[in-house]
Amino acid sequence: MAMHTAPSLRIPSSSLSLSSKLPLSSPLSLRPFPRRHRSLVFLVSASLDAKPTVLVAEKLGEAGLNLLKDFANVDCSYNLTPEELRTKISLCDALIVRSGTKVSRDVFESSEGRLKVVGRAGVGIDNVDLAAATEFGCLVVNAPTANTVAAAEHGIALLAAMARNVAQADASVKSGKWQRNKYVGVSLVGKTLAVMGFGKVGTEVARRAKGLGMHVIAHDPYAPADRARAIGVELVSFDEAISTADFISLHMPLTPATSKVLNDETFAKMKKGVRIVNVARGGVIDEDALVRALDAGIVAQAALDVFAEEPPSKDSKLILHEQVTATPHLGASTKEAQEGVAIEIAEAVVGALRGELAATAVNAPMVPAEVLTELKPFVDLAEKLGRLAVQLVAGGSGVKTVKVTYASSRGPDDLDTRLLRAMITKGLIEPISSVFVNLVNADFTAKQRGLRITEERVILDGSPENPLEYVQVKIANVESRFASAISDSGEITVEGRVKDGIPHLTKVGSFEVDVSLEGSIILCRQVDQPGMIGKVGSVLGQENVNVSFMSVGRIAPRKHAVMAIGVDEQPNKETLKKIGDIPAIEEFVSLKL
Ligand SMILES: NC(=O)C1=CN([C@@H]2O[C@H](COP(=O)(O)OP(=O)(O)OC[C@H]3O[C@@H](n4cnc5c(N)ncnc54)[C@H](O)[C@@H]3O)[C@@H](O)[C@H]2O)C=CC1
Ligand SMILES: O=C(O)C(=O)COP(=O)(O)O
Repeated sequence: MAMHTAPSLRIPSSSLSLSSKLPLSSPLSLRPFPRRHRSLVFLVSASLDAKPTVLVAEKLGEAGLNLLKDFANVDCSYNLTPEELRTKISLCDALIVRSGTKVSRDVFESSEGRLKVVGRAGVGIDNVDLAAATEFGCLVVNAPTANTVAAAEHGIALLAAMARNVAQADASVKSGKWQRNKYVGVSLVGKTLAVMGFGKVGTEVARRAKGLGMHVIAHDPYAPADRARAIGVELVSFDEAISTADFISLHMPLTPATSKVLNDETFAKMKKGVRIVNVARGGVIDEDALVRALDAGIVAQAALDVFAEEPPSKDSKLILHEQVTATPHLGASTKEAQEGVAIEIAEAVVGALRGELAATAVNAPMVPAEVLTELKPFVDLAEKLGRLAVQLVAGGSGVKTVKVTYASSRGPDDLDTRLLRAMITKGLIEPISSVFVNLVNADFTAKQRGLRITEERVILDGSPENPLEYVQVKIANVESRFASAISDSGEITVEGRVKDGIPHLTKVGSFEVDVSLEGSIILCRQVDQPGMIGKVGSVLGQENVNVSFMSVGRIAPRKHAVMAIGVDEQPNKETLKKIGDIPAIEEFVSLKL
């Protein structure tokens, strides 16, 4: 059945959007993943052979631990040395950490492919090497919401404590002194607070600071101005924020762009006597420059919860500075936040181990559950078309350029193809390599192998009930083991549809066929004449190969035809030879799905 493709509007989709975000600078050390872990369907293994093992490397709330224990063997081993972590990790399917554990490349290498999920029980994932996780196909999830209020409250606590010298005065009283004149503070009301990073924590700090009567401005190049306006906060430039503020509170993530954003140059632009709060990450401040700014009186005081190195060295000039109030990374440390974070991360890790797509995935697209359910048969179709297409390649310039066409009655914004692209990539790469491909590392792996996948949409008339009518995969600049698979445009072409929930192959080259994509497939080109189905069928029958499906596609009667035969098991060499010996058979190929 030929599809009506009017209006034949072709819309290139934003292909390979994931891979473009991934740093590719480091030398690659992809390791073959052991076979036993290849049952991965979506993100991680959908069917783990035995109970998975979760290593909890930092203290986690009881409720979260109980959730994990219902599903997995839980190994709570705190304060591991990097070497102990590397040793343990090869026995673990998931790892849960907070900010105190460095999950670096060597952790992924040492896991030898077993580690499928890293759960960060908190927000900041700067302690996890995301690029390495992605290369190794390991999903990283975090718990982005449960500690927001705790961090904001700690920011406000530090702000007020700093302004009124609470920590210093407390130490003084405890040492037997009564220095009322020394610890005269400054008021918050009417002062300007610059919130740097107007995300979840920054917004909550801003709300609370307004309640204290402060004038709040914010700098965040990515935050929507209307969200700021809604709570009476003006978004301003970086320079305006730091040069007009009496207090600066930092709430951005540590990224290459935010690393040491407060430095000698930027301190010099601040109002003399400014006060700084940091509950974000120590690395956003050049700590040596802060000491200089404190000594010069540019910065009157600083209240810090986070440090470039944690714990900081005991003789750190910054910590020992009289005008500095320090806490040991306590922002998220309330009972309530820790219970919340533990539940949030346990649910995310268990879901990911079950093969579900995580809502808090950091290094994979987040695909809502309902979209996933709808796309499931198309995901199978996509992988099988990829597998089939690559097995048809005989030589040429290698599998480098692949064009995927999705035909759908839905609008381009109503169809998320990232999952399909990942599975086509999996199908294309796995049969020809020892690399394990999943949704996390598909785009990365494609890019690393120089495989360029371009995507196109064909918008069809008709009901948008079905997400997709057909998917077509074309491999350019290659020769084929089955010449009939080369379409008129010169590419290996396979096309498939989902029928009654089952993926079918519906086109090979220019020939229309119809065979369900299960088990193995034999493709034969023959002179179109009566009795061919019977001849091939009886060879297979004699050799005890069960035929599940058969279909013949021809260009014109009595010319050439392509027969697609679905078989439950792959025929042996002798059987295939007997098929090849049938006089009217011109070429044939046996493909494993
Ligand atoms: N001390 C602690 O225990 C805790 C620390 N944190 C830290 O607080 C920070 C913020 O956390 P959330 O608000 O949950 O994250 P978020 O992702 O909701 O907010 C971060 C905001 O920073 C903005 N941003 C990114 N680059 C920026 C730049 N160059 N300049 C200005 N703004 C920029 C983003 O647009 C975003 O709005 C993170 O670093 C997190 O790790 C969070 C919880 C507890
Ligand atoms: O969530 C964050 O980003 C935090 O910094 C909290 O860190 P923690 O889990 O307390 O080690």
